[in-house]
Amino acid sequence: TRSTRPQRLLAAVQKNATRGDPRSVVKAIDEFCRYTEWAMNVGDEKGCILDSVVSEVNPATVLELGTYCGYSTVRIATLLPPDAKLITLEFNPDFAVIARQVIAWAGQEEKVHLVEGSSGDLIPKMKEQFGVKSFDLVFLDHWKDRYLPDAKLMEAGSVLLADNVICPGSPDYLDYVRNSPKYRSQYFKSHLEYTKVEDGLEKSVFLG
Ligand SMILES: Cc1ccc(Cc2cc(O)c(O)c(C(=O)NC/C=C/[C@H]3O[C@@H](n4cnc5c(N)ncnc54)[C@H](O)[C@@H]3O)c2)cc1
Ligand SMILES: [Mg+2]
Repeated sequence: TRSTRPQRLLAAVQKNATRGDPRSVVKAIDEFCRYTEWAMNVGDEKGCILDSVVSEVNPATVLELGTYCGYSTVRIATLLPPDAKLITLEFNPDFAVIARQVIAWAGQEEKVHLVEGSSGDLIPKMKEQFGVKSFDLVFLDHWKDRYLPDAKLMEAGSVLLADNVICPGSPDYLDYVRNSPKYRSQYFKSHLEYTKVEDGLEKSVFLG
């Protein structure tokens, strides 16, 4: 049977990237998505904004919602110090299989804990399962209608960075973080990965 897009993306990484070199993995995925087959990674343009927020927050613990193929997982992990932890949640087992291999090819397994399951089920269990009661940084890039309910599950002090707040968009989430006194929110205008369509990231600092 025909391969899947994530399988073709992984093949491009294994063919064009150097094992253990995370930047070459990021570059191989961006080239594959720009010139061969589009895929819903945060991409190179928004990826630079992600990098700058990660570097500014300098988190000891990061939670990513929606691993997909592990592109943003690798981007974030590469910027973390060796003792930092990135927990990434993915409920599609086929995507998780690919993401684990992309993360391994980039040599980032030590810092990354990919947990299979849905954010709605796993977030409440974070404390008892991983001993992490709050994360320094949360990257939201999963189904857009889950951003708001999951943000409400996590109101325990952290910086939220959400992808796609314009396209596909997450209007209820955006309205909430921009109007709630609990957050100071900031929009980073950019483009939908590998296109000229407007999109952006929303950074929301939880004020307690
Ligand atoms: C109209 C339109 C369509 C598509 C686009 C283009 C476009 C551009 C983008 O950057 C996008 O992020 C998206 C997008 O839809 N992303 C959804 C991403 C899901 C991944 O996360 C996984 N997942 C989804 N819910 C959960 C959950 N609760 N717990 C755990 N994992 C979850 C899934 O298993 C996938 O691995 C789309 C633009 C405009
Ligand atoms: Mg996205």
